[in-house]
Amino acid sequence: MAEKSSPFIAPQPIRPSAPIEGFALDSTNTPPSSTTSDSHQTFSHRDILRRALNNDASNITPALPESIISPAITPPSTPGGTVVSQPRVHPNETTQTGTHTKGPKLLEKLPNVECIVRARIPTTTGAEMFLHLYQNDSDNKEHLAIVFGNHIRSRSLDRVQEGETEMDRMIRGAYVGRLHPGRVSSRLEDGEEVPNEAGALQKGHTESPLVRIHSECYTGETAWSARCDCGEQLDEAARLMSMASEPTSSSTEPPVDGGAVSDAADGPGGVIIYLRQEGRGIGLGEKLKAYNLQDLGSDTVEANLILRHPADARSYGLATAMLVDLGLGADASPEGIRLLTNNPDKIRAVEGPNREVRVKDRVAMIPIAWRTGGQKGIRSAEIEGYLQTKIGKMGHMIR
Ligand SMILES: Nc1nc2c(ncn2[C@@H]2O[C@H](COP(=O)(O)OP(=O)(O)OP(=O)(O)O)[C@@H](O)[C@H]2O)c(=O)[nH]1
Repeated sequence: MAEKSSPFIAPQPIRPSAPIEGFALDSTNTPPSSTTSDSHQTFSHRDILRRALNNDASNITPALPESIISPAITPPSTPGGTVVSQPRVHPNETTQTGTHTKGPKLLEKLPNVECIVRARIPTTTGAEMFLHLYQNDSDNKEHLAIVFGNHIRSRSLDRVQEGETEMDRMIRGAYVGRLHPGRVSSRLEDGEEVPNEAGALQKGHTESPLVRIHSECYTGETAWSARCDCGEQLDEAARLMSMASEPTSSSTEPPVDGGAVSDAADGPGGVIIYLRQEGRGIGLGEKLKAYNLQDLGSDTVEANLILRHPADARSYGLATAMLVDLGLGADASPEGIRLLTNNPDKIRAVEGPNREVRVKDRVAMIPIAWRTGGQKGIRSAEIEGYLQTKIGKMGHMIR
């Protein structure tokens, strides 16, 4: 009778003929002789993980026996069409038994970004926002800025392009004020304000704008998943920012001719930088594999490591560059931003290599279920484990 193989052993381990870029197999960590393909020793999740976590910090590859994880389930790089290749595990990352900490990926230079188009989106809550779509020279993804408040403007979008017509400008969203049928100019109409040099309209706000750097999560934002709080965080950030872009009592100007309050009365507003780094940068397919590993007993960090990904494969240079483009960098907004996050890594990373952005305050994102004693918000066994892992292993400050 054929011997039953371990689910973790590839039937025919395939060894890459050439090392995969940024991901060398550790030849010093020779697998035990009993792990050859014709001697199928069973390894539990914990065995695999213990080996990964006990590995010396200077060796950036978790020391998994080669035959245990099939190359068939470990694509050579995290997805995204990255132009600049990055190692699978960041060199800053250190591993210790029981914990897995990492520093943010700090880039030496910010990528170049350009806002290609912007459009007004009335939302189901009644609030309005402007969706900005960006291109960049670091990957080929469509990263987004969701802008609450009329005064936050993109420099690259507003820049005049050679040969463009007024209609071209309006179609790509480089207009001031509101579009309406019959409008012929992208520029000022009667009663509208002049953008300042940074692109932002002068308002004299007393409070700093709210900013959230949000990583894409198809499962949590679209597919109703109760494994994480990503969808809830996105909704909550939008709610807070739409409040922050409403007229405030301190800045409200008297309505002109008894009409609507003018734009000048808007609050400081906010921006959600929506980065297409699904699954903390490993992509949806790999995240779904990680979910299966979690159902088999691993936590979120362990599952990533078993799949030979870093615990967190993200970087935030694009977010910094987009904030600078939106006039929220230290050059145009020296008072700084208020960052909605529980992740301490993000704070330093978003500030950029030369402190291009200043984070004035961190605003915590407490899960709604925790705030309401379970009356509202997401409730599941999975999310409790997910949040505990973020606090215990990733240093998140959920308070
Ligand atoms: N690899 C992996 N990614 C996950 C998992 N659950 C959620 N994610 C992804 O995690 C990202 C969100 O990261 P989080 O760690 O929840 O939060 P954060 O962005 O680091 O910190 P906050 O700013 O406090 O929200 C999204 O891209 C999700 O798709 C999981 O189990 N495994």
